[in-house]
Amino acid sequence: MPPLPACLDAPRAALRPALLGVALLNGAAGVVLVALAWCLADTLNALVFHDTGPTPLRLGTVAALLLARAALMAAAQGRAAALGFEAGRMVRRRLVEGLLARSTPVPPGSLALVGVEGIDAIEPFFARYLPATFHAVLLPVVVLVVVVPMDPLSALVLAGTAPLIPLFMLLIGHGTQTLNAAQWAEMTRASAYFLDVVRALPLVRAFAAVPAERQRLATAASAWCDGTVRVLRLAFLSALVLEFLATLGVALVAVFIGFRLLWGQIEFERGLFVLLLAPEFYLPLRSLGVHYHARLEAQAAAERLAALIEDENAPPSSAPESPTPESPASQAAPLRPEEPSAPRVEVAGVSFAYPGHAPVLEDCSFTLEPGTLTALVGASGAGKSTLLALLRGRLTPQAGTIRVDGVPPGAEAARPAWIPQEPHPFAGTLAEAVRLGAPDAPDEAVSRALDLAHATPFVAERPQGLDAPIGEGGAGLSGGELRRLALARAFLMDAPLVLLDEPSASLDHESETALIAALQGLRRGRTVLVAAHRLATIRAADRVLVLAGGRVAQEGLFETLRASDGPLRALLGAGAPLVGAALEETSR
Ligand SMILES: Nc1ncnc2c1ncn2[C@@H]1O[C@H](COP(=O)(O)OP(=O)(O)OP(=O)(O)O)[C@@H](O)[C@H]1O
Repeated sequence: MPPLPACLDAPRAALRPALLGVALLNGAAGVVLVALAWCLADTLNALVFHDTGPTPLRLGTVAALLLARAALMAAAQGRAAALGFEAGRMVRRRLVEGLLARSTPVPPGSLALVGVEGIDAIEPFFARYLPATFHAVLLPVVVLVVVVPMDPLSALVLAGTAPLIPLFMLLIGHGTQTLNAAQWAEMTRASAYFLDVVRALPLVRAFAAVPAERQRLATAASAWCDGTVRVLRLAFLSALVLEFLATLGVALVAVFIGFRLLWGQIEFERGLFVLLLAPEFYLPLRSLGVHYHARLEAQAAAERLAALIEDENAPPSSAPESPTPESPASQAAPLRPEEPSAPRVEVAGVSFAYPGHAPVLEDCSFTLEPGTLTALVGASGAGKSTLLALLRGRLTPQAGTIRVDGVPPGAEAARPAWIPQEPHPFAGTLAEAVRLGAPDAPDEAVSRALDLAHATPFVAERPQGLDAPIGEGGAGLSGGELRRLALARAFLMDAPLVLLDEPSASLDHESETALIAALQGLRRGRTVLVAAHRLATIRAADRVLVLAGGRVAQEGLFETLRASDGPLRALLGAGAPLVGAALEETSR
């Protein structure tokens, strides 16, 4: 039997006195049971052979013993339930302490699973399994001590068959444990993935990936269902085996007693007494077998819990990013066999106000030329994100028109690829993260997209390559790697218009260089608009649009705009809205 994780040691030690209390109550109930069996055997013996019948004293004693046993059992069960509740409370507190002491964040999906289902699985271990272990030793010993002097042959049958039950329990439990561990792993994966999908619903919609994600969720759910059925099948099978062994033991005792009664080798009263005790002898062993599953469940849950508490689950640190020179592949043939013609985007007289608020955009007009990379610049709150949402068709202007090659932005033909500032990969594999907008893309296309996005080096570092797992919320990938994965998505998706919200925000210089090189590759056959906060991104653009006062206040080449006295210069001077801009300007 594998040892329990150390995180259960403290509650087990603290709750030992309470466990002993439950064991004593169960032991007392066992002694009452023996007395009850004797009284019943005596009463029946008197009724059948002595005509004395059930006297009020005998009936009163049986009733009193029945009541005493019921009261003791109820008290033991009540205390055991309280014990489970207390253990759950202690484990919950230990989890919170462990989480507060951790140096790395915990994936919320795993936390939700362990904090709720995991602790729910640990409570029955204390409330049912541990009391059952005491009971399974105490009651059979009490019964044997009484039966040995009464009927040694029956005692031999009981003692000979009893070990078979724990033996089979362990054999079956061994298989169940592997299944249980696999089931927990499946549940953790499925819940992490589900949480990621819920958090990234806007992204899923933007990439038209709803049917594909629905399919993946359905597959994850059915894998989990299949696993549950496998565990249940084994649990029912083990219950059947234990029932069979216990019934066989009782039947053997009954057969031996029956023949000896016939041959006059045992008195009726003694035989009946032993026969009444025989099922009770096996009962605690059977219930130990049933609750053994509670132990296996608790074992699997506690292992997950220990991983969260002990910081073992920290996402692997990503290798430092190295600048990726323009790789030959990124200059090779285009990703799509038929390069689509990049669209012209025309925004004419657009006004937009959030309900109950002052207008964000007023009579805003500009054109994005096909195949260009345009930087959208503006102070914080100028309306860059609002404009991107209008171009994605997520918001509708109150006045004016937006056309992508003549098509309104909500239409399927104009659906852009969108890369938010915090690209959100789902728990899964690298390939799955890239395939969000193109679920059927072959591996070669995924590799090419990663190459174009300058993501090949960090994929190659992982032994599983494209099948390398991504943890929940992108755990295991750095910010720069996540953004390059998001760019690879855009390369793979057949969207001729790409909208980005500052892709290089909070990246170090090397990651930024690699990302900008990838960004420039993106405009081939596409029109790209990037809401830019960093000077490096603005410099990489063909054209700059400066948003101020609800409209495009300035547009043109970066160097020209910077040289002229206008809003861009004011922004560069202010520094704050353009991260790093002021610093770079002053150092010149
Ligand atoms: N859902 C909303 N409801 C009401 N007002 C909003 C909403 N979203 C944004 N705004 C307001 O609209 C204005 C433009 O916001 P927007 O996010 O488009 O600016 P931004 O240029 O992208 O800013 P930042 O660079 O800080 O992200 C701001 O004044 C903002 O407070």
